[in-house]
Amino acid sequence: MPVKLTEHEIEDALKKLPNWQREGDTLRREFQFKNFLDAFAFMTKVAICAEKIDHHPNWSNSYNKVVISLTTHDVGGLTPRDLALAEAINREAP
Ligand SMILES: C[C@H](O)[C@H](O)[C@H]1CNC2=NC(N)=NC(=O)C2=N1
Repeated sequence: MPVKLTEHEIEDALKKLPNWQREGDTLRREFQFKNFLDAFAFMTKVAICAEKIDHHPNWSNSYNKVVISLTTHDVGGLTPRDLALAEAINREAP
């Protein structure tokens, strides 16, 4: 079971994830694409990453927009797994 990050660890990690915003026990980032197909292609890549690291996003999609929220359900807070997924998502981002 992953261990929750401390406040200090979260603040430190966010310095390396400037596109992500802290919202309580979540990290949030919005993405905008040219059209729905590009948005969905990105979601497919993120889904494959999520399966590989066995950590999954909460997300919504509306046409060309994708909003991703990360948290660790098993412990009710942010853990290193959320940071790993945020980094993996950034690598897939346009
Ligand atoms: C059994 C399985 O590994 C766990 O339930 C994983 C799967 N993916 C997960 N994803 C997220 N975001 N939080 C979790 O706690 C979580 N748990």
